[in-house]
Amino acid sequence: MTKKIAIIGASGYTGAELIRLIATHPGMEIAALAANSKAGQSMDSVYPHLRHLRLPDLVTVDQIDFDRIDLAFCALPHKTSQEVIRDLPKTLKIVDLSADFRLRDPAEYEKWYGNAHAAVEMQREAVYGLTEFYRDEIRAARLVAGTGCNAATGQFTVRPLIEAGVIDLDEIILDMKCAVSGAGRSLKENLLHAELSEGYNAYAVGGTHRHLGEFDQEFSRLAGRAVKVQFTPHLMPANRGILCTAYLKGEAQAIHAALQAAYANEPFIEVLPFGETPSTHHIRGSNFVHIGVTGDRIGGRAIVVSALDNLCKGSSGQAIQNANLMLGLPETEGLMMAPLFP
Ligand SMILES: NC(=O)C1=CN([C@@H]2O[C@H](COP(=O)(O)OP(=O)(O)OC[C@H]3O[C@@H](n4cnc5c(N)ncnc54)[C@H](OP(=O)(O)O)[C@@H]3O)[C@@H](O)[C@H]2O)C=CC1
Ligand SMILES: CC(=O)N[C@@H](CCC(=O)OP(=O)(O)O)C(=O)O
Repeated sequence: MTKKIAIIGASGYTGAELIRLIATHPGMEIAALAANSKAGQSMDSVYPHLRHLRLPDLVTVDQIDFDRIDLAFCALPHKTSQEVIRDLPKTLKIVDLSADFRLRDPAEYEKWYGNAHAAVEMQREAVYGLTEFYRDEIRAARLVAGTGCNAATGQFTVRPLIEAGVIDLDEIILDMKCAVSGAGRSLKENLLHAELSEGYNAYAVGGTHRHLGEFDQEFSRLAGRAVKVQFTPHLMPANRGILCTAYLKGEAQAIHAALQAAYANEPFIEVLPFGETPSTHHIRGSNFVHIGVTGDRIGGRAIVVSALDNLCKGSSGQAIQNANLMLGLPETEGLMMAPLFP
């Protein structure tokens, strides 16, 4: 029996990516699609590229019969998500793609997002959705919080190195490049073609990006002491992809060995041969992460570059990987497609 899936926020970019992935997933079937301003419209009119799937029309959340649903993906903006999830049936399995349930401490949430949380109990119940590091908890969870796409990329790069003790915890620099679809489908001036193409800029400079809340929480937990990284995101004039260049203090060969050991049995994570560097071209449209390590002319320093697709492994692919575990399906089901190239 295939599992019946609802997608709340189906008219957004991550919603469309969930539909694309579920379309060829043998264990899942789309039962309901919800939106806000586009409720009442056909999916063909919102996303003509999905026409052949004969999808149900978009409805409002309250029109969904959740008794028929095995799992709901919630792909709504921050803050809206907690208000919607709070009112869903308490037995429903949910994978939330927003930031609302990522931070365990309500005070940390308020510090980074500027408002008091509307569902603190559920915030405590939620499991952090970085699959490779929270597999057992995710399998048993009812509510899983998908990670930020920058936060996922940075963690795939650094977590095994903290665990192996091969880097200086006070000298971690994450230089992140995030594609424009990371900002969602809503209209914003800085995302207009004329203001985005042929240019390149940093944003949230000076340690102000809210994904630092995730880095602080996860790295400090892992290290058993406060770890603060330097992290600056850049708006990359491309549709999909994240590239993280990490500047680290440690022996490059030891760093490479630690990453190889940590990810040896991970189906989605490829550690490249020493000295090779990844490209967003090589993971586009896939659930794979590529990680490459090189040394530096300054001894005792290393550069680790990682790439993933923000709409796939950075959000919707990760969400399906987690849902597979929550539903008792094989973890990689529906996710082994090769990247799109060129
Ligand atoms: N884009 C990315 O790479 C990543 C995104 N995320 C997170 O995933 C979530 C979805 O992102 P994304 O798909 O890019 O966002 P989009 O802006 O593309 O889509 C947002 C969706 O939420 C719906 N929506 C907006 N306001 C409301 C409301 N008040 N009530 C109900 N529904 C509402 C929209 O419906 P309608 O169109 O009808 O208005 C639309 O379906 C966000 O929290 C985002 O931060 C996480 C990781 C990566
Ligand atoms: C280009 C761009 O704006 N990127 C987004 C990344 C979005 C993401 O990772 O998701 P969440 O919004 O769910 O945290 C940003 O930096 O905020």
